Amino acid sequence: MDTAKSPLPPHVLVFPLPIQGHVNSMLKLAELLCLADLDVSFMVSDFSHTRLLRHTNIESRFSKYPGFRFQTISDGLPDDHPRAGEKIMDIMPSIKNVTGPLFKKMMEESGCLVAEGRRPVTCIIADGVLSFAGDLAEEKGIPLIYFRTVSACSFWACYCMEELIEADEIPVKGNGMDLLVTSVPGMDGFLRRRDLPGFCRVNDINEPKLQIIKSESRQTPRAQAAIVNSFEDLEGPIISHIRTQIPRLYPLGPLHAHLKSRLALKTNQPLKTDQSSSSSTGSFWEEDRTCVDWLNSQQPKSVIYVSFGSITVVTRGQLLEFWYGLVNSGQKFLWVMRPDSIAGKEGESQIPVELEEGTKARGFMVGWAPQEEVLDHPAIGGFFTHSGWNSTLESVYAGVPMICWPYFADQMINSRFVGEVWKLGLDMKDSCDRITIEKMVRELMEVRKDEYLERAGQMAALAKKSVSEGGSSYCNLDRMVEYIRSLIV
Ligand SMILES: O=c1ccn([C@@H]2O[C@H](COP(=O)(O)OP(=O)(O)O[C@H]3O[C@H](CO)[C@@H](O)[C@H](O)[C@H]3O)[C@@H](O)[C@H]2O)c(=O)[nH]1
Ligand SMILES: C[C@H]1CC[C@@H]2C(C(=O)O)=CO[C@@H](O)[C@@H]21
Repeated sequence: MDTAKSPLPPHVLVFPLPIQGHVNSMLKLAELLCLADLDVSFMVSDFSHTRLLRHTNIESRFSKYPGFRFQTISDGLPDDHPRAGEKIMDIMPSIKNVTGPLFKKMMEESGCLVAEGRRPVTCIIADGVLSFAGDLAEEKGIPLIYFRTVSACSFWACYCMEELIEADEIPVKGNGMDLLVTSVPGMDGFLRRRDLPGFCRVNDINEPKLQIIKSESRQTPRAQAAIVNSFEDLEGPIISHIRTQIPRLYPLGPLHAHLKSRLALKTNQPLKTDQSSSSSTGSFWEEDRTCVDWLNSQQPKSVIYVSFGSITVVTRGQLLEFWYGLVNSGQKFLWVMRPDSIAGKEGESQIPVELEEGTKARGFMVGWAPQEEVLDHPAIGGFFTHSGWNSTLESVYAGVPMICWPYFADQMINSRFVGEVWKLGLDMKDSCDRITIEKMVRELMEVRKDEYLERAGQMAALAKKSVSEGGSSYCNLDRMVEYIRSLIV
């Protein structure tokens, strides 16, 4: 190639923590960078890559971007590791101790991924919990942008863990869970100890999960810039607090919608919310589309969608509480039950007949759903969610009110914001009994349905505006691409 006539574009290495919730949003970002004509290398674990190849159209989707390449690396865990439930935190030491050195070797041996017609990496966009990528970037003098895939509010609370410890507000102990937290600027008055990210629920401040998240969060400002998958109208006040520590902060979300918006503009098509617009899935499981046929036969806003993401594992006792609560609510429900989501499934006893009958009459179950499409479906009137950040944003964008049952990590604080700050639903944290579930489902789907739908519709409109031409996330992406281009001149 004649580089004098046609200079090579910047080459961005995108490196997520290789689990579903992080790969999803970072793949959307990678595609947005491809649309801006940048070269992109996407680093993913062998394990996740195999899942993506098996269950998605990822290869054909990215074949239209000649500048896109996958790079694979070990996540250091054995293939049969569950990568779910409590065990998910094993990935943190493993990725640091195994993947970190492999990554360094790969970068050194490949001349930072240089190839014909491709520059060596000119910018690294690494997951905000991969400090070893920051070490490598510093050592090689490569500009670094961190992307923390959780909410801005969760990142900010994690950033403030040192202050929380100094003020004795963590470790969060059994009693005192309802005391208000005072050491996270911007959250006083509504954030209780029980709402802090789940990593704070330890007995001893030396527990590894707290220490890892604290140090990973606090090192973020060493990057030249940072990204959050959020938008000004949703988390503006918290974003302003983060900017006091990280001035070059780009809120680009909701990224799934941002990608749809840019693809529609590029092809001059109206923004669609059907299957064709959600074809850019990054699912690690096979999507069961029979649920869409079932939804097609339901009344508008009559179905509550139930899904707890890719990591949550429930006990059989909890499963039965959810099931009774849903059936007893009398509402229609579509429930995602991941094959690996029930603890101790072996030797399971019979399903009570009233649950089987109630499900046959009003329910539908799948192992994994095309979630973006489901949430956008006219039959969906509510979302019973674990409050993972992607699910929360997908629900916000679709204008669907939520019942939140947070399981761990950022979900604890996301659910508080949903219930208390944005008033987009009900927070059910720390309880799991059939009576509460039935009551909350009725509240969301019947008693206060109009009120919640109205608020959710207002926030959805703001989300759409943010990713449309001239919107805040749209402009932030243009600025960030310009910044990445400026790094090579
Ligand atoms: O049947 C399903 C269920 C889920 N999804 C998708 O899977 C993703 C799940 O992501 P998320 O809602 O964020 O939940 P987790 O998989 O639990 O994500 C992890 O990563 C997130 C981003 O960092 C964190 O917010 C969560 O707490 C953490 O558990 C979403 O995009 C969903 O659309 C499907 O496509 N089909
Ligand atoms: C497995 C968890 C470790 C850190 C990640 C996270 C975060 O705050 O970045 C939240 O929950 C999970 O997604 C990840």
